[in-house]
Amino acid sequence: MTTTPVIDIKQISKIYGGKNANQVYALNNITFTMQEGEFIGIMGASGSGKTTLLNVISTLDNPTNGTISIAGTDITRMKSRELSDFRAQRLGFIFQDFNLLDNLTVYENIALPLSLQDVPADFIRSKVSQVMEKLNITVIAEQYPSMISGGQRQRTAAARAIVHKPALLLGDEPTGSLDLKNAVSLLEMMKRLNEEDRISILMVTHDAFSASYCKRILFIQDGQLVKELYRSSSREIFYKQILNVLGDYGSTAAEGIAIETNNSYGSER
Ligand SMILES: Nc1ncnc2c1ncn2[C@@H]1O[C@H](COP(=O)(O)OP(=O)(O)OP(=O)(O)O)[C@@H](O)[C@H]1O
Repeated sequence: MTTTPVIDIKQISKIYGGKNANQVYALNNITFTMQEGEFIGIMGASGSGKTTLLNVISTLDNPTNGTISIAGTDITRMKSRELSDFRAQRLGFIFQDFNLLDNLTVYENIALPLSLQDVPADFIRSKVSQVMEKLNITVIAEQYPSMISGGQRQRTAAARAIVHKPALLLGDEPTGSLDLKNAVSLLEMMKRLNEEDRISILMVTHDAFSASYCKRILFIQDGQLVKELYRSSSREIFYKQILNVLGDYGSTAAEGIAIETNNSYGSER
């Protein structure tokens, strides 16, 4: 029995600049599939196309050529109203800078994706309570984002991203604003969501330590997929393999990672 992939991308390109201007191939003929329950990292140097790839998958931007299906729906054929409904109902996002609404409490922030849909209040209460318990933030339910720590803010953002049970959770440098302790806690939580709840996760990261929590890494260079790496043993070994690939491709990401190696990121847990 074959199951529908969560992401099915065929030959997508994204070209910036008009016919006569200098054209930039931000994405150049990318094809890949992601199966349900995968945890994939996208890595590459600055300017390699990571954000562009995430933007076209998350329906925020259109590819110039090619098709993208998310959970069986071809999003390249959708109109903008359909796309915003699709985004709200089927996708969850965790950003580097949390993107919480300051004038809403933790509870209200998490409830937002369900409040925007036509969902009964009782259902919202029960779903928000469940997810707050899972992410260990029930005690801060009535606090505002300015009153809680960075780690708690990111857990609140993660709760908001999964409360509506999205088909796909997308992360854009989700650990980028966190210290090591909070980064580990978020990554462990994402691992649990992936392994226990089978949430499919795709995250962009420049950080080999964060990437080592994934099951597969796609490396992108000049808009093309140049390498993929599957995790086959411990996280520590996977971390070293990721560093080697980054070194091979002379990525600026590898320069950043060298600092992390000195900080013994790789030996954490
Ligand atoms: N709106 C735009 N107009 C023209 N060129 C763009 C635009 N957005 C991105 N680009 C170009 O497309 C390429 C890929 O950019 P992108 O932001 O996807 O890279 P990235 O890997 O996410 O980089 P970073 O890690 O620095 O965020 C770069 O050459 C960039 O300059």
